[in-house]
Formats: sequence, C-alpha cells, structure tokens
Amino acid sequence: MTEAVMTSTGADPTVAGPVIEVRDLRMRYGAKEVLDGIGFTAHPGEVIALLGPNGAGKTTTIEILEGFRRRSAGHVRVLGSDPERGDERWRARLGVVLQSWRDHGKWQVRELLEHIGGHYAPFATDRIPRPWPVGELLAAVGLTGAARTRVSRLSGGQRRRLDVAIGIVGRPELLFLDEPTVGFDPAARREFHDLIHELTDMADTTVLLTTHDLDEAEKLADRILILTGGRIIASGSADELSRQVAGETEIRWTRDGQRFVHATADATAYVHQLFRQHGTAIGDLEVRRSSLEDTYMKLVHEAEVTR
Ligand SMILES: Nc1ncnc2c1ncn2[C@@H]1O[C@H](COP(=O)(O)OP(=O)(O)OP(=O)(O)O)[C@@H](O)[C@H]1O
Repeated sequence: MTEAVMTSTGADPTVAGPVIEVRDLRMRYGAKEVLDGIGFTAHPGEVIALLGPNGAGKTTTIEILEGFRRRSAGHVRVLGSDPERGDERWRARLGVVLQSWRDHGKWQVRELLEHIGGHYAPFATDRIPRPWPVGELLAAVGLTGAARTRVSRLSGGQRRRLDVAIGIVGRPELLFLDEPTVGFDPAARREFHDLIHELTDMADTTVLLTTHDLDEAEKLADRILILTGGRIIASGSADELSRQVAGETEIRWTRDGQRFVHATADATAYVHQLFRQHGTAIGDLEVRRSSLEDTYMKLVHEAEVTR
C-alpha cells in the first residue's frame, strides 16, 4: 500500500488505491469477540452503508477506522494510512458526524463553525480549499436563518444539521456518519440526502454511514454491507441483495372477482404463463419485488440460525 504523500507547499496528498481497505479485521473486548474477520474496500466517491442489528459491531468498526479505537488484529488502511498512526494532517482529511454535538451551548452557530473551521485552514491544498466558507456551509445544511442562534436554543433537527455542518466544515475526503438522520422530520431527511448526493457527486467525497433506516440505506448507498455477529454476511446494492434471497417476488392478481397471491423466483415466466392461460380475465396485476427490509430480515435471520 502506498502511503499518502504530502509536501509542505500544500500540494495534494495522493492515495493510490482504495480510500478504505479492511482485511480480516478482528476486535475483542475481554473474552468477547465483537468483530470476527471482516473485510471490505471503499473507492473514491462511493457511499457505503453498514446495516446490522443492535450490537452487531457497526460503531466499533467505524471507531477503528476513525482511529478512535485500537483493533485486536487485521489490516486497516484509511486514506493510505493505518488509523492507529494517523497524524493531524491525516485526521484533517476525515469528517466525523457523531451522535450529537452537545457542547458549546452558549456559542452562536456561525461562531462555532468559524472556530472549528479555523483548525482546518493549515490543511488546505491546491485541490481542496479548507475550511468550507461558513456562509456557503450554512446554506448547504439549511441553517442560514439560525446563524446567530445559540447552540442551546436550536431544535433537535437544527442541532443535527449543525452536527453535519461540523462534520463537513473541513471538506473531508472521507466522511463517517453514525446514524445521521435520527430525529429528522421527513423534509429534513430528504434535504440531508440531497446534501450527501451533492457531496459525493461534486466533491467526490467517500461516505461510510451506519443506519437503521433501510430506506435511507437504499436511497444513499452504492453498496450496503450487512453486519451481524461480527461478520459481513452480505454485500451489494439493494437490488443485488434482494436477488440473493430466493423466491422473493410476490405476484398478486384478480380473476373472476377472486384475489390470488403467488411467490416465485421467476416472476417474468410466471406472468407469461398466467396470461397464456387466462388472458384478459386477469386484472389488478401487481408484481412486488421483496423490499430491502424483507431481504435484510431474511439474511440476518438465516445468519443467526446457522451460527
Ligand atoms: N467498550 C466496550 N467494552 C466492552 N464491550 C463493548 C464495548 N463497546 C461495545 N461493546 C460491545 O460490542 C458489541 C458491538 O457494539 P457496537 O456498539 O459496535 O454495535 P452496533 O452495531 O454499533 O450497535 P447499535 O446498533 O446498537 O449502535 C456489543 O455487544 C457491545 O455491547
């Protein structure tokens, strides 16, 4: 693996290969094995969602990648460096959105962002001006109207937007989001999703997020990793995952006033046959592919019974 190269003139670091590279990552707390040999890679601009039941090891994985927790074993590289040895310059290229920012209640929103943003200024490069100008950042996260509001007076949704603003004020190349939209109303969630799409489309930011919201994973992620019992049991887009679960398509129709339901692995063949047999007598046809939620529940259940 090539290490990040940075010159003192502010030239860009170059990372050959993936943004995140994890192989055979293991973590134990005392005798308890929490991560049991996980592996994945993330490429520039990719959005990866880590899904899994409570206690699956998602936060532990993210904290190891952020350099906040020492792993027990395995190979981990983030932006070309081992997170356990990441220096300030490396850290300035990461953005972290934690569960909630509760400190600095007396600060005004703009003041706080200017203060935190100032720490990133020495790490600006030719390609990435740092920090993000606060006026633009406030507009991007929808907090322009709250610029002069004290942090302690923000609503829950506004506070979460501030968490996101704090995470991206340094224009990170890699952004970690731990359950980013908890407490958002539907409009705020949609705006947040648009913001993440902008970050990944325009700035090529790589994103690793954890979420329990399957709809969010489906909307945002290029790739979903399902983690349970310390192992990645499935990986792919929402479509690829649903194809891994056999017999998933449900077909509903009516004929002569009666309702019918049939589950099949080959919906196209079944519908052909249905029309050949009954032609125009078929009404109200619905072909329902399994949702990400059905797929997720099945995969996690199968992994748990075979463990
Ligand atoms: N510091 C610690 N000491 C001992 N055990 C821990 C510690 N931190 C986490 N664990 C245990 O490790 C396991 C994985 O926890 P982790 O927080 O990574 O899961 P998670 O997938 O993020 O869960 P959630 O969805 O509930 O946030 C859990 O069983 C948890 O109790």
